[in-house]
Amino acid sequence: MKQQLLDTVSINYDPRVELIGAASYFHAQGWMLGTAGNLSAKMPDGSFWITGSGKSKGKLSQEDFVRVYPDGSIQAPLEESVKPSAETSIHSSIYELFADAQACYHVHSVDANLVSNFIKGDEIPLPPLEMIKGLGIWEENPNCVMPLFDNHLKVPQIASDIKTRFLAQKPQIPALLIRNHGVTVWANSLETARNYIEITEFVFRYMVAARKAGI
Ligand SMILES: CSCCC(=O)C(=O)COP(=O)(O)O
Ligand SMILES: [Zn+2]
Repeated sequence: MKQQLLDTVSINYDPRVELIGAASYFHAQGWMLGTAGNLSAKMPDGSFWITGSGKSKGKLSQEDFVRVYPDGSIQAPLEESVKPSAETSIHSSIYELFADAQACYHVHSVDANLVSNFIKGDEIPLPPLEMIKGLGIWEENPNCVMPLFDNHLKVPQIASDIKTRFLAQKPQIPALLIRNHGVTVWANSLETARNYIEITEFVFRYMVAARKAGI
């Protein structure tokens, strides 16, 4: 009986309403303006729902999502013309790399773009703020870095760079930054992914303000 109930819940699970809420909130913060960014959430069968490409992220509806299956096949609920996000390969790579990931969120902010130019290398040292605990690093004065990747017109190249680097060494934190583009986070729940976006954006805002203040 209990198992039946669990099966029913899992069959009826649909993360799209929560994804719409998150996108609308990120849009209001100025992190998903226009068509920028993409959000996805994994389903019990290993497929994931992801925002359709080119959709206005401040006014999504359930028909603006596409379901992507592990074999690469896709299903758009109503409109055949809805295509999965152009950055789907990044989400697929994240789900392949991190078995526990249930959600992957990507947004564009002014601060993230500024911070991505603070350093020429492939990782950004993060300031030892209390907020870093929110990314799972429970250390005093944490010596934490965020992986930084070059942006490419061909998104599968970014996805391949992420896979190559993270297969060699897993990142300290569940977040990465693409230069002149934006941050991507992943988490074991949609709520946690939303928190990670808020925390990383707080850290970027702090870093921009600190540089301006000469700290
Ligand atoms: C103005 S957004 C440019 C493409 C991008 O970086 C993005 O995050 C949105 O692409 P999508 O295909 O997911 O709409
Ligand atoms: Zn993007």
